[in-house]
Amino acid sequence: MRNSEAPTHGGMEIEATRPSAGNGSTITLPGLSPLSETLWREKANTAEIIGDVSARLTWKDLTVMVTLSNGETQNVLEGLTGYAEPGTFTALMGPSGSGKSTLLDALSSRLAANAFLSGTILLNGRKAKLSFGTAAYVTQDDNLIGTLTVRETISYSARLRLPDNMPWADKRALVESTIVAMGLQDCADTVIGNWHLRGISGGEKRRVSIALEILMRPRLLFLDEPTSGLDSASAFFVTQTLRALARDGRTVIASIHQPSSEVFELFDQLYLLSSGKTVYFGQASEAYEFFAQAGFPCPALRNPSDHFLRCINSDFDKVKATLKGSMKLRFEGSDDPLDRITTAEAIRTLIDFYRTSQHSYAARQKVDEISKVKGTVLEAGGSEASFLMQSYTLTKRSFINMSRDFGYYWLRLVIYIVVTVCIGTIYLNVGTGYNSILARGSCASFVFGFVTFMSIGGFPSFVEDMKVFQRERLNGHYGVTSFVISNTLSAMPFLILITFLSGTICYFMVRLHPGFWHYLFFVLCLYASVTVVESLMMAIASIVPNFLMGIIIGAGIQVCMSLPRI
Ligand SMILES: Nc1ncnc2c1ncn2[C@@H]1O[C@H](COP(=O)(O)OP(=O)(O)OP(=O)(O)O)[C@@H](O)[C@H]1O
Repeated sequence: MRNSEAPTHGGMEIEATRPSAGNGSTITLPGLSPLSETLWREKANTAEIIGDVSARLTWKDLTVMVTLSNGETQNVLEGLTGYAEPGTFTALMGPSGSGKSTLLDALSSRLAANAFLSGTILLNGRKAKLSFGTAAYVTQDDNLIGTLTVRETISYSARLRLPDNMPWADKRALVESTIVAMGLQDCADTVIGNWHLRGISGGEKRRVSIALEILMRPRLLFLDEPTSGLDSASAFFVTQTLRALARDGRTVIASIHQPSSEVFELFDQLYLLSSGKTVYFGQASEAYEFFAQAGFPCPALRNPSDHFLRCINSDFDKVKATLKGSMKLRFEGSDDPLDRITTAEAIRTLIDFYRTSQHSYAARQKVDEISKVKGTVLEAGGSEASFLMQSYTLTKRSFINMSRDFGYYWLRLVIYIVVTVCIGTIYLNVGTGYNSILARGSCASFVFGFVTFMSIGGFPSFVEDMKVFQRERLNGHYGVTSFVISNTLSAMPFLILITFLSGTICYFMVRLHPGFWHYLFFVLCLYASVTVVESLMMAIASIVPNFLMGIIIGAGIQVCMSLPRI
């Protein structure tokens, strides 16, 4: 029996019932794939039924207020109430700026620092933080490592998160099935692409981002515009896959822009938003009738979702006014009620109609009913791999990325060699006597200063890495420690190569001082200085916004340049 079907007794809170497995064997729910069962059971660390780790999400009177830069406050969401149950696909729809992403951010505990939330969000009847792996979230931006192929991207993700003891053949089978599920077979061996590598298309990137999150079959999945940038066939395919995931006992909530009528038919629940207020929440199939009852029937031959969005997008008022003013639009008598009233009036009517409708009443009742059932909340992150496996996989992935990204170290290596050859030429054979001591000193400072501050060269690539880290960290793929360890280890060979090569060139051209130990000391100091500055810069970059970083580095360079003159 599913938890949601557990009977409620009066106003009392009840624990979700867990049917006993009798002799200790596992009871599984129909419809769950074997993989979901395995992963979920491992997460729950229990041999009991899988159903009690499925996700029932409710939100009640949810309001989000943001503080704007001028100190004023603005309500982005106002008093939203709704729910999402396992096995269902809930679509959030509304015009641009209506608050779809904010609702997803609020539900997944990822609101910006200037946003304040009030209301109640419950997962399985309990308050829970849904970031860091409790729920998976596919954001609007595709933050991927451009130098890896699609297959490599998904494979590394699998190694980072699947249990160490799962055979590699099984992991590979899961990777391949996810590639097929997202229709990525044709581009599986193509690189994602970055500033210097032409890679897969925007729509394919979108599908890779989704593939990375559905890989672990999360019990609760949020997607912000999963179909944006996709053609109608791909959008239908992706929505169909998400619906199939939902049917496997998962809870799927996605914001969708302008779905085609075929895509719309795949939605179970529809949440329509306009200016942060609920216009409709209920069965997607009943929205058509709701609009008709509210006085806005969908005209024949019009896509229902286009009609709903047409009714609740106040931008149409501005468009109409502009077109009327320029005489490009003449309004003749028509049956469409939207030609007689403004969209702002239509929105007000619909919001008021919904507030007093049976749909709103039923939603509130259902939220109260679900909230009373206390189920399991799994606080554990999204990864089941060990710390060692995560660090090893990240180091390997990072090393491959650095070696393939021309901008990370190779470009710097070329510049270092050119510059050290130039410096070497200026100070060529400067001698080892007392009279050349100043020249040798300034040559060494020149090389140290230049090579150290050229660490900034790898900064753009590092910023891209940070975006990937941010996404993976928030989805619980791994922790900060494994990221730091892997970045340090993977950068080491490159730093050794570039500092030893440029140091050696300079040392032997200038003939700074004879002797192996002196040479070793010189290049090791160069290596240490570059490593320290690079690590510091990366650490600062992780916590300080980019513009501040620019100021700090700019000021640092200025000070260093003026040092010889002081
Ligand atoms: N942290 C914030 N600070 C200031 N304004 C915000 C913040 N978060 C959201 N907003 C504002 O709230 C409104 C809703 O934004 P949101 O991104 O949720 O809309 P959306 O429906 O997802 O739009 P789109 O479909 O274009 O992505 C926008 O006007 C946005 O500028």
